[in-house]
Amino acid sequence: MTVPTTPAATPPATENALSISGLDVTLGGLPVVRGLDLHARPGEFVSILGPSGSGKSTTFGVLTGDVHPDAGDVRIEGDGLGRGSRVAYMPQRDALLPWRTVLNNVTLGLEVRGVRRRAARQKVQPLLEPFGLSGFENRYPAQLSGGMRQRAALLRTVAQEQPVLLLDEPFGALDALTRSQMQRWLEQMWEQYRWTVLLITHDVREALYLSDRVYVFSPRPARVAAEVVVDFPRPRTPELFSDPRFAALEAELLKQLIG
Ligand SMILES: Nc1ncnc2c1ncn2[C@@H]1O[C@H](COP(=O)(O)OP(=O)(O)OP(=O)(O)O)[C@@H](O)[C@H]1O
Repeated sequence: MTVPTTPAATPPATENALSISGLDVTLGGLPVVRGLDLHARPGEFVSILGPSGSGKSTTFGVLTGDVHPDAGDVRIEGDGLGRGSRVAYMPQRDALLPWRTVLNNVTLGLEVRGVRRRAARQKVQPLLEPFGLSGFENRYPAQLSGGMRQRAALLRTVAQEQPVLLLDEPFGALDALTRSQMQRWLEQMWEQYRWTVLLITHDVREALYLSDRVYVFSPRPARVAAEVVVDFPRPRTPELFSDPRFAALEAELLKQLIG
């Protein structure tokens, strides 16, 4: 299907790891996305906050190639044709296969992309330790804690070495304590690897803690209602939560979200 091209409203695509311009999506006769523009620069951590049902997962679906837009231009690292194959996607549920060991789960994304299992294992091996999975390679998902499952799912995603990581509510199903531990861990990992990340979250604190920029989506049909630059120094620690500037930004974003 040919997607009509509209002029970029964001900085030129060559400066971005990912850009979406003028995106329109209709599903079942329902306008779900209208005139959406967003971008992420290489190594930037960008979050999308939005009300439930506003069209966030649909937008990810366009990036993964699962949803066909009516109009718009989607570019990943300047490659207009690369939609779907140039992003690594971690869905809301970890989607680990229960009958495969941790190691065989984390190599799965590479295997699906045509990498032989032995080569895939060699690639993920050095990442098991930093992802806190060393010693658990031969366990099955049901034998892992919720946090470990999410780390395994994230490792499967990053091991694909795609220019952009799409994370759809990766910690949404975790208890509050594990969730905050995972947020801290992800911030530290991002500091180390500087992936380009597009994260969907409902959690304003999570978005502010992790991101360089936050897009707030309007209620459906999705468009950008606000864009907030988050310039707190890194590395970030939970002390940031008591910074009055953090509290002010949190209040501003909540106001944008719930009106
Ligand atoms: N295949 C479909 N046919 C018709 N409507 C759909 C389809 N898929 C999604 N929708 C509708 O599109 C809207 C946006 O859905 P989407 O899943 O993108 O929202 P979301 O912002 O990711 O929501 P949540 O935060 O709850 O996950 C919803 O109203 C949903 O009911």
